Amino acid sequence: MKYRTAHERIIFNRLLQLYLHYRSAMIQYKLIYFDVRGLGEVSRQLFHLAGCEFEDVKIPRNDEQAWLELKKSTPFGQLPILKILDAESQNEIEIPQSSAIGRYLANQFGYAGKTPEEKAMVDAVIDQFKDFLVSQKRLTLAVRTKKSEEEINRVKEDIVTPAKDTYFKILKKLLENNSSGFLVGNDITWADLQISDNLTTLDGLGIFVPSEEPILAKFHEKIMNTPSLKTYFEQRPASLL
Ligand SMILES: N[C@@H](CCC(=O)N[C@@H](CS)C(=O)NCC(=O)O)C(=O)O
Repeated sequence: MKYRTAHERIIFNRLLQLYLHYRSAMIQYKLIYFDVRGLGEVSRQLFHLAGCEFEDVKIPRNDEQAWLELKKSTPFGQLPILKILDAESQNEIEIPQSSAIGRYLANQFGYAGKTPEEKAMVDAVIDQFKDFLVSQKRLTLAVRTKKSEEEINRVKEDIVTPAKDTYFKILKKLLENNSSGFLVGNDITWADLQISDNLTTLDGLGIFVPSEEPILAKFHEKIMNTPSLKTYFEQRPASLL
């Protein structure tokens, strides 16, 4: 777009901002997940980080009937899902899969990385987290189904500890090579939110011991002290997973 005068450019940009503001006010978001942090938490944090209103629908984990009823109408049969309603056109779309939702919101709000290369690295960190999650799930299942302490320790030693060592090594290398204190680039991204949230979970499960991992502990502390998220973190209900 070419402008004849600086004035024209200013007016155009003001009108564009006004239009974008109007459009975003017309969009209503509803995030549906269970009443735990789990795979819905990063999306919740992205809304808070961006200061964007959303409806945070939490299905009680122990209300199996409510979930089975809802399950039938979900796009892929699982949660989380994000509903996006354009109040003007009444057009509604539903996005399934936690990473697709997180990536969409991060792109919408500017937390996906600044360049295509940063975005690719942010995605790589998310993929690495997902790889680790496969091992972590074996442990959370053992904890949730109240397996014996012996069985839980066996899962930790045989599956989670080797996976954790690789995962933590990768994360520490990224942090050591980036003076910003973030995992990628010089601003917070949804990869920082995802990893920090996972460290909270691993702390609760006794897998991440902050005093033994100073680099990760410093990173976790930094994200937990993000000004626009601090109040949210302080007020949200406690949940192990
Ligand atoms: N790959 C999916 C996994 C979703 C998933 O496992 N959701 C679980 C809760 S964490 C669920 O809906 N469980 C209930 C069910 O499968 O009926 C994602 O990342 O969103």
